[in-house]
Amino acid sequence: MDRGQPSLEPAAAAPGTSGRCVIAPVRAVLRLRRRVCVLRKRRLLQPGGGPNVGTGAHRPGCSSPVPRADMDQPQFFTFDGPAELSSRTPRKRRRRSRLVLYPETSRKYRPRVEHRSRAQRCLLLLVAIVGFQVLNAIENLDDNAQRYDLDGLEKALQRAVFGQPAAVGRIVALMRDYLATHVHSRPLLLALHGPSGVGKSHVGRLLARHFRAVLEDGALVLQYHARHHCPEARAARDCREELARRVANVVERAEAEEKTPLLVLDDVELMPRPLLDELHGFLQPQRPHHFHNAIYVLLSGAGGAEVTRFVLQNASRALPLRPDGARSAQAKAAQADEDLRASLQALLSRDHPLWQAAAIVPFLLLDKRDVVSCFRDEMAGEGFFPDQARAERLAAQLSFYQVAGREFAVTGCKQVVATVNLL
Ligand SMILES: Nc1ncnc2c1ncn2[C@@H]1O[C@H](COP(=O)(O)OP(=O)(O)OP(=O)(O)O)[C@@H](O)[C@H]1O
Repeated sequence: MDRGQPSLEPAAAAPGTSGRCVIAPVRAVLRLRRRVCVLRKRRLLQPGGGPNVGTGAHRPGCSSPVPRADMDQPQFFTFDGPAELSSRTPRKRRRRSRLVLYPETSRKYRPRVEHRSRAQRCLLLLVAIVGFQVLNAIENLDDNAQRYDLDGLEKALQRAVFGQPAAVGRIVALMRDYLATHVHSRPLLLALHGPSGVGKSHVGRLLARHFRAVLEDGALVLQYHARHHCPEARAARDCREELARRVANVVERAEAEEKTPLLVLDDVELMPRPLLDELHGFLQPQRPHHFHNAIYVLLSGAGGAEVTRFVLQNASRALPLRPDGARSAQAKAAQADEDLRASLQALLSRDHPLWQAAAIVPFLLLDKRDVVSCFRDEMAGEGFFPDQARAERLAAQLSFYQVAGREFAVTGCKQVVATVNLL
């Protein structure tokens, strides 16, 4: 018996009316079922009943196998006849709506592409190019200054030069500014002025040594001593031609090597006027551009008397100050320093217009403590033990200006070398 077919025996055997009430509908269902099976068989046996006739699986409840074509038919019972079933067209799938529901607050359309004008694009490009150039220039500035190792120069000067912190600071600051770039419209002209023995030539030598080392070419540093290269016996015109030739050689060579040369001219106060004229000519804008890229350091005793007077008049300001008054005293000292530079420039410019274009750096008088340092330094250099007491005893032999409880050496450290040589 089929598993889906309910068994009649228990129901028929049931005693009483309740048994009869159940049997009647069951029999009706069975009859209907048989009838459906017969109808199906008939439909399948009809000619053209489908290409898969006889290949179908066995249907539960029917004794004969169901053709495979029948598997495409609905799997539940309907009262549709075979003709209706075959004519039924497959239902079309309804397409889902693609409408997107946006929240109320948001925009329901794509933003319109703004039309940019050509001028706007060109402007943006220009800004980008300018920005790039500025960045590049800043980088190049650093590169150019680094080549000259100005930090190293500053340390070397601070270590070797006593009692001139303001002058050293100003020299390095001016060089740092100038050497920040390689392209210039005029040379840098440093004018170191002060009384005898305060370290002008000493600084000139240190600068020359430093530049020889960093430029890696001794020919790019010129040291010219007026006393030696143009003694009184020589004609000033010859000296001028020789100076012009030497300077031209140095600046041309520096241009070829893309470096900034250093030209140190000592004893400028002894130079004949034609030489000062020639130096002035080097600064003129109509000169070829390789003359514009150079550092001139002029060392001169001219204005030494003014510097001495200034130091002695302001000696009390340099005394140790109370902490609360330190700032105002510094400001006053800076102002006094600027006044000294201005008065020196005015004084020197009366002699020659060359000094108008110069950055004046005053070298002040050295006090006794600085002179003692000079002695100790010189003693160490000559192989003596730099004994403080001995250095003080040697310094005491020199002449000093005595002002406001302080002592300033009349000839600075000029006699130190000679004195140590006698030891
Ligand atoms: N401020 C200083 N610090 C260290 N040493 C110094 C200083 N001043 C002078 N000296 C020493 O004294 C020597 C003479 O000084 P320097 O030749 O520099 O003087 P100057 O200012 O050029 O004077 P002049 O104008 O007379 O030539 C130097 O060789 C140096 O050894």
